[in-house]
Amino acid sequence: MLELDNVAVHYGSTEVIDDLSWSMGTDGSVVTALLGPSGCGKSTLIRAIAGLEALTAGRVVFDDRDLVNTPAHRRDFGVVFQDGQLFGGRSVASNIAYGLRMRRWSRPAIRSRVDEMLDLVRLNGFGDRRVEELSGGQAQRVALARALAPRPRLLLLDEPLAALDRLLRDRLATEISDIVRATATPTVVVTHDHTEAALMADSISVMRAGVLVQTGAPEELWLRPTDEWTARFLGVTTVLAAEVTDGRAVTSLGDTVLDLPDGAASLGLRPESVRAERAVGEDRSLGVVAAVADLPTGRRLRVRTADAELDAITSDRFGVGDQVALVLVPERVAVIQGDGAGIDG
Ligand SMILES: Nc1ncnc2c1ncn2[C@@H]1O[C@H](COP(=O)(O)OP(=O)(O)OP(=O)(O)O)[C@@H](O)[C@H]1O
Repeated sequence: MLELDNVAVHYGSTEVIDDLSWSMGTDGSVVTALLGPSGCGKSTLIRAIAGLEALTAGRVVFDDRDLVNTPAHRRDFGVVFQDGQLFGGRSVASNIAYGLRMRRWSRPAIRSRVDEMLDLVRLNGFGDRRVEELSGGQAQRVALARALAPRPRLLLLDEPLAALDRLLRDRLATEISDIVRATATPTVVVTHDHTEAALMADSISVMRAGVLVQTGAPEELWLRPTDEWTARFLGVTTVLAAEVTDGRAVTSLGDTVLDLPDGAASLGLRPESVRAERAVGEDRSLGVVAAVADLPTGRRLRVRTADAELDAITSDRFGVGDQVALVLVPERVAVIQGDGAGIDG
């Protein structure tokens, strides 16, 4: 439904995006996240889709129509930015009505649509509030209501939650996802936050330096990253070489069952991929605890082994200097698709 063909965006001699092709919505997903580190060109790309940034080359196509000559306000796309960009000095209702007035909706139709939108974003009774009197989370819900009011064909969200605190961010991520699904509005959300991407999107595209490196369902991305850079960007802290024979992977941290073809493999470990247990017997991989952190999700250890340092989780009360046995948790081990092996911390 949305298709980018060989898109390039340059600022002067800086090539922010070069020859990027992407299609969205063809796999049936309603919400797609564009996930990448700061400065990789996510906002530039979303602005280019919105028509707010000129293409140096390529095409943006929506429902089989090239939008090159369609200005931003004629694309029927809704856009929400990080800071909402509400019109100051006006009421919530006036902000939500903005796009409807531009489209010359009748007064009664506007009134009824504004009420509907207030209901949708759970801000009933807030219509007469001035936008200066809203909390950050409320302001973003108003921005979402304003963007959705004219029934856009596509919703573009550029880091809509970045200015909010963590707790509110997670809650609002789920809420926004529910709202856009309730209205069946195809949505692209730009974020640099994995959790936010996973909470909101059915499909995630990872962007690196102006290039899309992988697109897939969240679980596929976490467990099958396309290369080592992507694995590390997605939270892998250690890369471990393995030799697989008949579904058994032999590594320096012991053997584990992995459904992989025979041969060399490169495993990506996050803290939860390795469990530290009491060291008994000599047949297991050993390490020494270098640091302990009690996180809300549980206890995390930094463990020094003979040839590396890695993170592990545990339910035991280990302290610094304790010897531990390390066990791989196969269902939490990522398999890196490209080449590259060896522990490199
Ligand atoms: N108007 C502009 N003129 C020149 N360079 C720009 C302009 N806008 C963005 N850039 C540069 O283009 C690159 C990509 O910026 P962009 O804002 O698209 O990245 P991003 O991935 O959205 O980053 P962030 O997550 O930090 O917002 C950056 O190096 C930035 O400095």
